[in-house]
Amino acid sequence: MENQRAPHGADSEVGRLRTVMLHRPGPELKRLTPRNNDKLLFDGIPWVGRAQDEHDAFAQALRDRDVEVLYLVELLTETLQSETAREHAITGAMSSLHLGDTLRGYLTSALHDQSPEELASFLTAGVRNDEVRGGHGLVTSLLHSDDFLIDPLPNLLFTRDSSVWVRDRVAITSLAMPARERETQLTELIYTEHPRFAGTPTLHGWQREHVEGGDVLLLAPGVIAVGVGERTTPAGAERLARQVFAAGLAETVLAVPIAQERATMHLDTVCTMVDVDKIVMYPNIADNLQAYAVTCRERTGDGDADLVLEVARAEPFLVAAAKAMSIDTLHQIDTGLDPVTAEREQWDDGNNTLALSPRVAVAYERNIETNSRLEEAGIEVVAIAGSELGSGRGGPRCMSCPVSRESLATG
Ligand SMILES: NC(=[NH2+])NCCC[C@H](N)C(=O)O
Repeated sequence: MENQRAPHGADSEVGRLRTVMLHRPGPELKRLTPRNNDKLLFDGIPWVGRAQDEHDAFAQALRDRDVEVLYLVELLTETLQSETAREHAITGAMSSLHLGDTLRGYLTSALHDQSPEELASFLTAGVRNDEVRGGHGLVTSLLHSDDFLIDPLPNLLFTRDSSVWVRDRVAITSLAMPARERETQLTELIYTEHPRFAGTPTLHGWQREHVEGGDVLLLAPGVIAVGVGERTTPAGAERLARQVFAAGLAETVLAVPIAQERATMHLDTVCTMVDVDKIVMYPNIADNLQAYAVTCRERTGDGDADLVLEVARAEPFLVAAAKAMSIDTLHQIDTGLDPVTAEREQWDDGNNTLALSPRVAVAYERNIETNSRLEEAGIEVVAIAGSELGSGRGGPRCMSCPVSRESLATG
């Protein structure tokens, strides 16, 4: 079995997808209320059962195309069989400064008594003040009954953001929004402690400058675009560039400024690759999208801080991308039809496609105009329902972390 597995890693967004990590929506979504949904980064209150059905259909569409589907919570539960992993997971969740020593002491020992399944569930769905049976004192008395002692993680659904593979390494990202910070403690635990990933070299880490996976686009082997906006900071983009250069994983990183607002929170909300030289893109910003090409001029030592970076002047994104990818043209396929339809379909993740191989991409069925544009351009669209899934503002690409894709690199 072990030997038949496709090697982990990815050098593009379109090489044939072999293995993907998803998160099936679970009890953490039941924590959303009209009072906390903004803070928890959801635009509505999803109907959980229907969201699960939609997600199961998404996973099935992938399996039907021979993609191995891994589930984050299953990997986490398996990881938590190990005592070291349990220790790390509990210490991480208990590091919150909201707890106080009385409650922290009680919760720490209560969590140690749980089975791996139960522990995984507390770590993802959280714990509310009125759910604890002990540790009562000043903190439990003064917090509201519905305050969370361990925050729920409804955005685990968007596995693209909490880790990203670059060739044979996995970058543990550093998420910018407080509601998502703890997610990467869990992905880090999986990648460092789960036997399946033993020995995988990692990049970055949750304590470092902010970088979210939704901003990282593997345009071609050796060429990575990094959106810089609401989530990934300029310093995060620089840190990632240094690391991929130091490890010889890329030659060019394109830093792409995007508006710091919810509609364009990640680069993958405005564009995704659907073929080796085709990108579906939001036309309302396409003309203004710029890129700074970053390369490594010199190494003065082995560490990523020892690199001297060269930053080119900003150029139109499509021009800079084609140059770095050594192709004549990166063809743009527009979202929507007219500016208003495009705006509606961009909001509903029309650009957020997940390529299964060159010219085959999963997309939300509701984005009718964008999907017909894709088809006209020769892209086969695997359409999935997303009425409930979409309430977290994420599409097929956000909801998937490719763990293994066939390489596009030649030689
Ligand atoms: N790669 C993406 N576009 N992810 C979408 C993440 C959506 C999530 N609710 C957030 O605000 O963080």
